Amino acid sequence: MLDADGSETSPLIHVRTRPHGSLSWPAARDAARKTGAEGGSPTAEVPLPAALGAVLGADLVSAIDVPALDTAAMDGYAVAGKGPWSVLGRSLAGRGAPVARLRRGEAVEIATGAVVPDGTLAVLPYEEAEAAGTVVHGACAPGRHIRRRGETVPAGALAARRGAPVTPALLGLAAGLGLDTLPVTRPVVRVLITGDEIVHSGRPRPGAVRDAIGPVLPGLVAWAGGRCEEPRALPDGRAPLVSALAALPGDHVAAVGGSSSAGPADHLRAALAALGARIVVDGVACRPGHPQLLAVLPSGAVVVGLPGNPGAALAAALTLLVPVLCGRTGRRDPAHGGRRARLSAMTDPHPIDTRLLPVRVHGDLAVETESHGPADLRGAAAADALAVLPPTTRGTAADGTVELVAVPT
Ligand SMILES: Nc1nc2c(c(=O)[nH]1)N[C@H]1C(S)=C(S)[C@@H](COP(=O)(O)OP(=O)(O)OC[C@H]3O[C@@H](n4cnc5c(N)ncnc54)[C@H](O)[C@@H]3O)O[C@H]1N2
Ligand code: MOO
Repeated sequence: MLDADGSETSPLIHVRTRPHGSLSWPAARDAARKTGAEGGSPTAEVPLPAALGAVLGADLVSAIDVPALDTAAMDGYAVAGKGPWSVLGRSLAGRGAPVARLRRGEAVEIATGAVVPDGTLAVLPYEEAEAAGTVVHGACAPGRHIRRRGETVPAGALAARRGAPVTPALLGLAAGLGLDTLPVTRPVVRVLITGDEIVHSGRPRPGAVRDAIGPVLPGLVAWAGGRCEEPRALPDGRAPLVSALAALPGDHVAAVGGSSSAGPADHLRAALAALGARIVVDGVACRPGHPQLLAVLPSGAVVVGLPGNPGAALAAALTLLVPVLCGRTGRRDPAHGGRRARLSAMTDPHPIDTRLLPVRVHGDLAVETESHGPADLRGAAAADALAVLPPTTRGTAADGTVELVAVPT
């Protein structure tokens, strides 16, 4: 049953489904990226292997020509003038050539990557050459199979942009440009897990709950180009949250697990108010995850409030935390790539909230995984995306597709 402003009511007691001034799900996601982009993320030069998974903190401009000189692109013969050619010797990559210059009718046997002698017309691959003793025959067009100086990357060229994820291929590119280090940024996430009932190892005794949010975050944050600190456990109460958040460096992001809602032990909003934080997102019209929030402390540090139910925390981390991190570094968002699929079965939309459904994607078909509510991670553990089902069917495209939020697998 819905009341005038769209909140659900029960016949016995009036319960607002959204306790806070919720933003729509797409607006919250966009606000998170924008908020992240307002703050900087420090850039440091780090050795290539250590840069993997971080984000390029500055444009990468090549200081050198690659290749540095004209080189052979095929194994065969570097030839000068018309054939037949007499072969003067062998030129291997990294070793000296038998001659610095070829004259017409001369050739050297050459390996891919070796510098071609001056005067080379073309490289004739073995498979197109006919060799008889020290004489070789064949036909080739001028310039064929020669990789010219700077052809791959000329000096001064933009090789990769700030914000590029540092992938294995980017490390190879950097090494090819003669670099031993890269300027990278990797925003730091301080994980604060609240709740007197939460334990961090072993089987929980009756009444206790094992932390299931802390273990989700390092992989999720690394996927977005950031780094998680070891989770810190906080007891319930406003004071522990106030002191933990007050100690947050201005370039850090805090992910707070729990305390996001309206219960007697939910102190995040009060702690943020005490610290003079600017609240950017105060609840999101989505299920699960509606109590999530986003705030900026006077220091510039960003705080993301993740609802205590672990399935809701994952949805919130994908909605707010990942976009904040990507905004900070200018990285493309790995969760929100705009991919779409058709849902394999009819699922009712929520009347006022966006539903985020764990799905497994097969081609253009998204099949819902079995999920048992916001506290359950089974559905998400079997999923590779969350299907975004907007309230009513307005966000479903004419072709019946819905947006997908990727989940790291
Ligand atoms: N009156 C209302 N009550 C609740 C609302 C609401 O709108 N009005 N929203 C519900 C929803 S939805 C969620 S989600 C939770 C959010 O709760 P909090 O973020 O305040 O978190 P807690 O109250 O501390 O815990 C809720 C639940 O989650 C368990 N939890 C907490 N942290 C963890 C963790 N790290 N790992 C595993 N499980 C955790 C906790 O034991 C509770 O069961 O509020 C609803 N209530
Ligand atoms: O929506 Mo709560 O955020 O469902 O568990």
